[in-house]
Amino acid sequence: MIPALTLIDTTLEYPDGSGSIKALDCVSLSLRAGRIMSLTGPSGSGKSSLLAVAATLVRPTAGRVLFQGIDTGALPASETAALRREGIGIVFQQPNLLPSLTALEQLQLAGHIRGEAPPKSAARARDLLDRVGLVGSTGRRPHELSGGQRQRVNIARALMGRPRVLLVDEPTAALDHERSEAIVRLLVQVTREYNLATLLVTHDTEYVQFTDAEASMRDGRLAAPQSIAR
Ligand SMILES: Nc1ncnc2c1ncn2[C@@H]1O[C@H](COP(=O)(O)OP(=O)(O)OP(=O)(O)O)[C@@H](O)[C@H]1O
Repeated sequence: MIPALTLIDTTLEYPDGSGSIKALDCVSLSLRAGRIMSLTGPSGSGKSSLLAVAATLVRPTAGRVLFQGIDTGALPASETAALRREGIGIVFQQPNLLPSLTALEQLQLAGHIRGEAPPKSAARARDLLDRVGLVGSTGRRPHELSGGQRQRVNIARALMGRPRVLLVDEPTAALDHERSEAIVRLLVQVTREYNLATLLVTHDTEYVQFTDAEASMRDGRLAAPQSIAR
């Protein structure tokens, strides 16, 4: 089976004074459908850079990013953007929800942007909010939700576009232990349910045990991912 997302020898350099800094140094990685991989590493090790390259938001200086076997670097920017919109869901650390919209409307807006007809997107939005455990909170605005609930809306919104790949950046950074564990368990659940290929960047190494494999970064280099026996 072709991996949903593959990075092959990707290097990302940023200018740094008269020289350059390698945020990613020859990183290779495969994400498979139905599996969640955690990515840990100290601050500045390159985790966000890896997410940005995997999301096709940033083109690597060298190396390739394949989405379902398609070399995204060989596509025009407009096609890469379409592929990203349709195939890749991104959950940022800060939910960035619109303050005046209810949980349901946040998702409907995401559906609208993708050109989905309102009745269809409302039904899907309700279903997703149900799946992430927010069935009684669809009419609440962000300030009426807890931090954990806002993060659930954030995850459900990323699923509106039916992505194959889900990239998640530090979703538990602002949450207590109980809510953090619940969010990681939810990510495992949606990975299985929607057959997603999920990459979870986290500082919280204690939640790595819930994922299928663990990769770690240091100085832009990725140690070979290890499967987690459970
Ligand atoms: N836009 C940029 N311009 C220049 N250097 C950058 C840029 N973004 C990241 N870097 C550098 O690239 C390296 C990797 O940074 P990156 O943000 O990917 O690490 P990180 O592991 O995500 O860190 P954190 O956990 O603190 O978010 C660091 O040395 C950082 O200073």
